[in-house]
Amino acid sequence: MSKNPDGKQIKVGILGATGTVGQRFVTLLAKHPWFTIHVLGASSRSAGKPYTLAVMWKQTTPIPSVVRDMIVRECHPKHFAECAVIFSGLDADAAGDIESAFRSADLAIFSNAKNYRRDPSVPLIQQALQNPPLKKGFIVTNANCSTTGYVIPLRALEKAFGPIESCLVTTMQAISGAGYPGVPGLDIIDNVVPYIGGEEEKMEWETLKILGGIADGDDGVKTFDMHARHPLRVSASCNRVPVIDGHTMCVSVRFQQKPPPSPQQVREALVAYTPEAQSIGCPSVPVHAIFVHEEPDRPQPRLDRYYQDGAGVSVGRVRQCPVLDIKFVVLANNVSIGAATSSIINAELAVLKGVVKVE
Ligand SMILES: NC(=O)C1=CN([C@@H]2O[C@H](COP(=O)(O)OP(=O)(O)OC[C@H]3O[C@@H](n4cnc5c(N)ncnc54)[C@H](OP(=O)(O)O)[C@@H]3O)[C@@H](O)[C@H]2O)C=CC1
Ligand SMILES: N[C@@H](CC(=O)OP(=O)(O)O)C(=O)O
Repeated sequence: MSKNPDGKQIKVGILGATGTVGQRFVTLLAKHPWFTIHVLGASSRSAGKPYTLAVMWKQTTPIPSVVRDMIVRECHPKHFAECAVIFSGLDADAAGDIESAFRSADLAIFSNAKNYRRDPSVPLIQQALQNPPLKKGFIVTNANCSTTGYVIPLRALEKAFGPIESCLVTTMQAISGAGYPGVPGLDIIDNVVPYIGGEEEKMEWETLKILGGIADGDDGVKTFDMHARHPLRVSASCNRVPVIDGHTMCVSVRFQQKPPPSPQQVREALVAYTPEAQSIGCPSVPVHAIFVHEEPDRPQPRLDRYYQDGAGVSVGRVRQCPVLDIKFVVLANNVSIGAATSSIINAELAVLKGVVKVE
């Protein structure tokens, strides 16, 4: 078992613990080396019930014994006061007010909900690395699950070859992305739905906020700038497909560097990529963040969505693009690296950087 900097177990709470992302949090945190699940929160429909009765458990492993009899609480800060870290898998309709109340109560929230992603005081995924000037109560958000999945290889490519100038991305997104019960069977079986409300816009601006970095404000306070000075322009097309878990994305990129890297150089850069969070010792970051397939028909969601327990991403079909420079296919587990795992990595970073104080 790895030790956090203080060698103590860290009490954590989960908001939205009964949902699709909440269940993944429960599964991952029940076996986490530093974090101990202390409180579970959900809506008034679930509050007051033991977790086993409140949840419609949809994971392939049993409900962990540590939470089975835990009584689910209302999402009120008073129930979470002893938690050093609070993870949120709240429905976006509820997350705005609840997460704001938790932040005001000086609690540290690591959220999957979209509500605060545009807030310049809120970092998105790896921006949490960069010594954010966070107050005691703060929110760190994940990006959208599709954004996170394809930003990982984009980040690896920028690290190796400098800025990417243009990117076209077409997604084939799993049904679980819409939560439970999600898209009705009659709409999705034998079908593809070429529209997911708000998704394309999120992919287009979140990518810039993540890769664009941190801006210096007039008053010297650093902000996480969604209009960051990054040359990249993204065009996203998002589709829902009859897959349970795992978002597949076809990506084409143009580099600023001329001549651009060859497909073989791109493959090597993706394989060699070590995320910063891994080098500083976050236990949930996989040893190999990106797996590059050589077979022409991979990655596939059914075969590859559990690569590194869902924390890694799979890339395949790296080849020349006759319109931009290089194209490839990415597969990311939307519920793991696209949601719960990313939040957990953000919280691990915050602990290692001393942003979260362990009492
Ligand atoms: N599914 C995915 O792949 C991804 C989801 N996200 C985001 O993560 C969040 C959770 O998504 P997901 O798990 O799919 O959603 P679900 O619908 O499966 O779960 C929603 C959770 O929110 C709780 N909740 C709903 N209303 C309230 C309320 N008024 N007060 C307190 N709790 C409430 C529910 O509790 P109860 O059971 O009691 O109703 C449940 O625990 C969303 O914001 C989503 O956009 C982000 C990335 C990927
Ligand atoms: N909309 C995503 C999941 C999601 O909830 O995204 P966001 O947190 O950006 O609203 C999907 O359907 O797969």
